[in-house]
Amino acid sequence: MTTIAEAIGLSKHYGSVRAVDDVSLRLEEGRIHGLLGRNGAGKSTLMQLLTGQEFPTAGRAEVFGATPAENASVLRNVCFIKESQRYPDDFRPKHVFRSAPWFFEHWDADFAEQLVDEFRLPLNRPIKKLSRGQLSSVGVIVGLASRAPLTFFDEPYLGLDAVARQLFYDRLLADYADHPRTIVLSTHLIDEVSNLLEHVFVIDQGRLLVDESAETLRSSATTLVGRTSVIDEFVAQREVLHREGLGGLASVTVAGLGEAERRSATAAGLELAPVSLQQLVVRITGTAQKEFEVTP
Ligand SMILES: Nc1ncnc2c1ncn2[C@@H]1O[C@H](COP(=O)(O)OP(=O)(O)OP(=O)(O)O)[C@@H](O)[C@H]1O
Repeated sequence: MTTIAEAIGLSKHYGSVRAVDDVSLRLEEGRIHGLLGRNGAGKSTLMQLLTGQEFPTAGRAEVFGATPAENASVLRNVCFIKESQRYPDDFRPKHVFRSAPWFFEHWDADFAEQLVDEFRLPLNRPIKKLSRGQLSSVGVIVGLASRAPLTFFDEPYLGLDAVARQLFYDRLLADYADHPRTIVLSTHLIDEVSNLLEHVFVIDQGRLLVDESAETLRSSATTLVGRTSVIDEFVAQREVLHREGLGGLASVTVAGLGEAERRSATAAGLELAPVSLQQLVVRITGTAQKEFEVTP
């Protein structure tokens, strides 16, 4: 694995707010990373630090082996798509796409044209007149067609309808397969993107809580469904993460379950269901919140 970018003890404080608090992580080449967390967790700030748009309070960011801030040779290989992207007042989408090759040496104009058709984006309409979803699709198209070796998507879907979001996920996955690159995707729609993600970071109150392959994270918990008495017996010695009862039936989520235990659960008549990434993230950040509340 080649590390493309790295946060080393990275912190960004705004007054008393620790937006990013001593975060160390690595972005590996040719991977799709998910950056997940609640509102205000510090995701955007972390991406701004890694793309040189903010200076750290402490620690450092290293991208392609150098400090990203004011470093043209690094930033030429980085594309950062954010929901609140601003464009010059008189710009229309066609101006954005015409100027893109100046910033991105791998820009694929044919791919951009195909995406404009698929997203039904009016090329000649002033940017100021675009709907929220159309504005988001401008960013998504730039992010995809730039084929930057390191691409950040910071909640790029605001206003995009379900069809357009699916189109984004499909094109991202297909183009990534043909042109592998390093991608960081920050989103609240965790279940929608969960199949895209290969590595997951969960951040909460500026701290990095999870740095794990998506597969490991998914297999870290299992939901068991069955008769309450059978469930109770099976989970007696286990850590129960979540429990719901329904008449004589119960559904419990337990941490980790080996192959042999899975077989014995099935033999006991229990049904096994995978836990969604979204459920796990909700649980992880919920637990962190409780720990935070009891810490003096
Ligand atoms: N320029 C700033 N001045 C003061 N506080 C800031 C500034 N930028 C961010 N913050 C604060 O830092 C924290 C992290 O913000 P950030 O935008 O990184 O969160 P986020 O995880 O991207 O949130 P969301 O999912 O809601 O977009 C928040 O508490 C936010 O209010």
